[in-house]
Amino acid sequence: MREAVIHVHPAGPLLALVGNPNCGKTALFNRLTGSRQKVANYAGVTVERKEGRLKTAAGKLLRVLDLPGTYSLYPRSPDERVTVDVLAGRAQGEKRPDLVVCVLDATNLRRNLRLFLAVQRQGVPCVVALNMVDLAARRGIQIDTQRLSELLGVPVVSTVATDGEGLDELRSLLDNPDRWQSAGITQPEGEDQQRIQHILKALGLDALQGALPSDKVDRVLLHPVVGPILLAVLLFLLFQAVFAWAEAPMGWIEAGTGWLGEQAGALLPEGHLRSLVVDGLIAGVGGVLVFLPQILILFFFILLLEESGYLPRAAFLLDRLMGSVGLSGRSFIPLLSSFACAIPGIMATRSIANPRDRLVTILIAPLMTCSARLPVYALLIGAFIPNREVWGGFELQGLVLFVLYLAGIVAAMAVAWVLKRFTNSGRQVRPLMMELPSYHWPHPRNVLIGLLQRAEIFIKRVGGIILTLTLLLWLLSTFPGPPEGATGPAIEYSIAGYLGRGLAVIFEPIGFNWQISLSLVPGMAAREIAVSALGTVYSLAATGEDTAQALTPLIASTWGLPTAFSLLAWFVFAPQCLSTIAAVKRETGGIKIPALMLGYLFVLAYVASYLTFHISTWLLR
Ligand SMILES: Nc1nc2c(ncn2[C@@H]2O[C@H](COP(=O)(O)OP(=O)(O)OP(=O)(O)O)[C@@H](O)[C@H]2O)c(=O)[nH]1
Ligand SMILES: [Mg+2]
Repeated sequence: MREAVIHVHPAGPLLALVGNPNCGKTALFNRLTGSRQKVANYAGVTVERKEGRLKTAAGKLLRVLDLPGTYSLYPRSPDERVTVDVLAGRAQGEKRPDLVVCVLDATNLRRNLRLFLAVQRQGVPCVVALNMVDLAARRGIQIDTQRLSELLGVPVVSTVATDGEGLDELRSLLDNPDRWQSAGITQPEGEDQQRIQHILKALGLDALQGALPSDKVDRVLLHPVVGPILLAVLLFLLFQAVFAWAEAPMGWIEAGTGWLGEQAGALLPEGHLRSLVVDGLIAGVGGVLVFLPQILILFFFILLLEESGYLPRAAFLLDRLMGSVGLSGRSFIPLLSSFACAIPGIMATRSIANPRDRLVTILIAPLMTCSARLPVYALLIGAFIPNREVWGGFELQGLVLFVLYLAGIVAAMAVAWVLKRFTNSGRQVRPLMMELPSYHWPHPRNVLIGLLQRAEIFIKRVGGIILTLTLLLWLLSTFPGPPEGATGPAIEYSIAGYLGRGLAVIFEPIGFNWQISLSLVPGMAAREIAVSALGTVYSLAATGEDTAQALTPLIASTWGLPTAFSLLAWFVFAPQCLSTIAAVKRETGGIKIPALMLGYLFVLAYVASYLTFHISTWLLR
């Protein structure tokens, strides 16, 4: 694994946030530096160091590092190693921090203090941010910060990172180095247990806590029979919502782009400029933009799952199932993140301690249905699957989408099972040790920010790479112009036309025509581009007045059902994403694993599409 590049500032004080996983370091970091790093209610959200800048009360500038959470200074996984290396001053391109803000979760002082004592022994000046005091108070835990500060020998500030409480005090503390310069009271490692007991006793916190509200909820959600059923229902409803709720807003966007196309068509004189705007920009790029509502609905659900604290529970429920294919519940969160995008999913594998499990998880992550596949699926479903209800109220379209997601998951599990046979030597079965955070009501503000960020990412993609490649495709599809006396549409004589027909030789056996084959090429950069490429190609290929027609009815009338099914199968498996391959190369530090991934996914995609095409052709005879 290569380290992320960090700029070296030999001058200027460096502050590091250190603490157990899920104690609120990133929430604090975001507040202190004005950043928007990802915060969520499970352990292992932050997997690499992130840098920001902070202004103290007196206006001094400090560099701040947000670090992955760790339970001890004996790292077990790549993400924990990052934190331990920074603390020891071993991190590449980074000096040893001048000050550590040790973030302690006030609801779990006993465990959090272990790490604090270990950090203190490192001899770096240290202050304590006693975070989540709001949650602690709700559970009847009152901590005397003054007393805690005396017991630990370092300043203690109580904070609520989510609403900014205590941050002013923390900032002004940073202006008074004399208050934290001494390293505090340290003692040999073996005596931590007794010292923690002593501290808790002095604070009146040594009594065992009773059952928490979360435990009551878990009695249902983690029930061996009810739990998995609820999980399945939850995921099923998610896909229903993606279609049912998105219908209206998608209609508005479609109407908007359609209107725009008509206006532009009427205003601009016949010629290349009109074709560029109408066929390239509006038919191509507008065709992808229409899927924004569906993407946001999907992320709305993912954000709720992340923020509520349900995710590690789902990992726990699926541990047995994952065990049967040679993985553990540990792999669940990276795989679930891959539903958004395989790249953060692959990064999240850094929290997996076992190298063999980590590698297998990386190899199967691209089979999880990322959000870039959603436009492709939705386009084909919209065109070929009737919008009707089945079995009392379920929408058929949502059901098909659910099946497609399921196909990716089943394939991933099958691949993991096959890999188990080859990599068994590296496999150690350990019980799943995973922290179950207490449930939170998702903060509406956090969910809103998360959704806005997603919308921004998507729109930037549409305005950036999707726009660029669509325009490039328009160029290739327009030039050279048709020869004198040509009868077919101009695109058939263009570079793209020749390219498409050349590629069609490879893809004909799986039922793709030349337009589809062509759209797969720019689709390598980002899957959604396949949709905009089809929009542009079909729009250019249309002759006469029907150019402004939407893509959905167009492909519905020109492709057979087997072709549509085959293309769906292709997108379930094919490695249509160069950035994922690049991320795998970065994480595994070589080209062997990315090459293996590229190869096996292409073979799988081709075989699956071939079978789908021929079986459905035979069935629909
Ligand atoms: N109620 C309450 N929730 C908090 C507080 N601080 C953080 N949270 C929530 O706790 C969860 C974890 O916060 P993060 O900032 O992601 O935790 P982290 O320490 O960075 O976690 P890792 O990156 O996994 O090590 C999130 O759901 C936050 O919204 C707090 O003071 N009070
Ligand atoms: Mg974090």
